[in-house]
Amino acid sequence: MRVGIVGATGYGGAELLRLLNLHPHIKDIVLYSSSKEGMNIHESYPHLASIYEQELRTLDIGNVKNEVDVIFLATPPGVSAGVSEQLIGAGCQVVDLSGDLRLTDPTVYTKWYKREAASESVLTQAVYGLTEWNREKIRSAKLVANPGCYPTATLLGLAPLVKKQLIDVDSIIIDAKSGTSGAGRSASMMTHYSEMNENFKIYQINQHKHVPEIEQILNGWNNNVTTVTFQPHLVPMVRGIMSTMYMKASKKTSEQELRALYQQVYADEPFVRIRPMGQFPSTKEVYGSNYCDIGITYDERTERITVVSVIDNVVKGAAGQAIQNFNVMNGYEEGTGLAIVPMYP
Ligand SMILES: NC(=O)C1=CN([C@@H]2O[C@H](COP(=O)(O)OP(=O)(O)OC[C@H]3O[C@@H](n4cnc5c(N)ncnc54)[C@H](OP(=O)(O)O)[C@@H]3O)[C@@H](O)[C@H]2O)C=CC1
Ligand SMILES: CC(=O)N[C@@H](CCC(=O)OP(=O)(O)O)C(=O)O
Repeated sequence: MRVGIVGATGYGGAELLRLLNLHPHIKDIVLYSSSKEGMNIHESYPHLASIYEQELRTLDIGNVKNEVDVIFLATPPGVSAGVSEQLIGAGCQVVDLSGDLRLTDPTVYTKWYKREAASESVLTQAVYGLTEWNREKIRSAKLVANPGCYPTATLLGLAPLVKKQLIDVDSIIIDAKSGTSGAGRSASMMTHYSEMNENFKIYQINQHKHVPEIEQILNGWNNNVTTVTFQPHLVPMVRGIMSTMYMKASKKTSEQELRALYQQVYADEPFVRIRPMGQFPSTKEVYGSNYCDIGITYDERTERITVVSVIDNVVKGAAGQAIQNFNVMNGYEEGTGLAIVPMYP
């Protein structure tokens, strides 16, 4: 299989390259860049020297099918909305890491992303790529909208409770924290060292573009869920997301009962691990891997459930999940190329 990475000089693109390097069914990887055509990838990323010394090319849609079978779009919002239709038309499979194709309602996209949405015909072809919960549709998809990093951690953590209707649907609060690599490689006032070191920030309060994505999927699972409170924070670390979710139980329950449910629901999932009684995951425990680790508890005093879900934002939250979806789309074993032990310490 020949694959292309568009936006190869960004963090998502570089992570795709790191992971695809381990994939046994990949023959060629073509790297596309909109700004550094002709430059070698190791000039941008010296850690790739002698592993990938390859020139960056301009994406030429007229010629793309002669070069690759599958395209990963690791580009900012706005790009895939413009090129996905042509790429599929050229006969390529597409996995889009951006948020362009995740929201089914274009007016919702325009409201939260403050830009024009992709055409209806592209949106209707896009299949949401939360692999664990949408595998059947992904199998026959030509175009996959890879979920956002916060939604991945959050939705995997909430799915069993929402699907089994075990919570008061108006009470969901999602308190999420991310490392700075989630903001991409470009320098910004928000993330540079002096701003982030020894600091802890909340941002985009009540306005983050992952709010409608989380609500859309939860509503599809249980149409009584309409709104959630989601607040993202930046933590002075590079990789990792922790999503801590609080909600009222709809009836009295226990930690044992909830944990048994999660263990049963995720029993056959290779990348979701449920922590044993009294234990909760930390971001380091999934660092560099495609795992999502989940801990759950119930407070009898407040009748609230707390779920803690962690992922590596660049792997399970982006490139790893994209490859998981690529495997499903092509009938490969789902974990192919993703058997990575988290890096610890
Ligand atoms: N970082 C993360 O943890 C996650 C990121 N994502 C999403 O994945 C996508 C990529 O993110 P990330 O790699 O972090 O971002 P980066 O900013 O690190 O990289 C994006 C790359 O896209 C390319 N690019 C920029 N503008 C354009 C354009 N107008 N047309 C074509 N290509 C362009 C650039 O590469 P070049 O100049 O070489 O073309 C750039 O390096 C984004 O949509 C992001 O929201 C999703 C989940 C997690
Ligand atoms: C720390 C940080 O800035 N994180 C990014 C999330 C990255 C992501 O998943 O964005 P997409 O939905 O565009 O793919 C943010 O909050 O916008």
